[in-house]
Amino acid sequence: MIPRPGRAGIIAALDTGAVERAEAWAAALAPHVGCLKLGLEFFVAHGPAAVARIARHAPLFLDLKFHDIPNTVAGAVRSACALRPAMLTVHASGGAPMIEAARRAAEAEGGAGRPAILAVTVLTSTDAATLAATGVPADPAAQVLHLARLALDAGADGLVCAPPEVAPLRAAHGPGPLLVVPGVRPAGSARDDQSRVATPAEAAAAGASWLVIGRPITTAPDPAAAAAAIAAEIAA
Ligand SMILES: O=C(O)c1cc(=O)[nH]c(=O)n1[C@@H]1O[C@H](COP(=O)(O)O)[C@@H](O)[C@H]1O
Repeated sequence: MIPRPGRAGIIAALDTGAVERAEAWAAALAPHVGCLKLGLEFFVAHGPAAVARIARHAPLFLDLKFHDIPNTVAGAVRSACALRPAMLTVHASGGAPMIEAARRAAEAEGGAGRPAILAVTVLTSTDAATLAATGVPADPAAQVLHLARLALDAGADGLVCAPPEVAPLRAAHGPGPLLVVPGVRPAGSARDDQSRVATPAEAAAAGASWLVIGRPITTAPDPAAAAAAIAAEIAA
């Protein structure tokens, strides 16, 4: 399971369908970040063997956002444990039985080195209007707090949330849960499709355990320099 840094660590999101590009990013970024994240685009294109190749460079966050009946999610977690990821994601909206099944499968299959089960609360791309249109009569912050309580009570090791929810979650749950936080944008950088955002320094100061950062690093002219600059910002 991923070590908890004394202050916020950086997870570089390697969002590409190209193995060579992912490998080049992994080699360049590994000295500057604590973890590398591979998600749906890479996994669907290249599968577990290619994930294992990239994971040689640094601890792996395998972000497949499992959301299915408990039995199916348990099987997916068992299969994922073969890659020895440090972290896995499930959707909190899958409910407590699904999260409990994921935690049990990780413990049974992963043993002492099991992956941390992270529950995705409300996607950082989701604004209030988008959430309301799905039929959830709450603002994103309230729904994040609701799903956080459900997920942690069901055995999740941590949560994926947006920067504005970090301080309220720390106030509600203390320093224990891993808070893994995308929607991080250095000052002046484009939001892209993220809707609930903050700078690296703001997210770290609020109490994030890990900052998940993709395009601000991977689309930079020099991704390693971009990662180093963010690392310096949160270390200050
Ligand atoms: O689980 C995630 O990592 C995740 C959850 C979430 O709510 N929002 C979110 O952006 N992510 C991921 O975090 C990364 C953010 O990438 P950038 O927007 O390029 O920094 C992507 O790989 C997303 O899949």
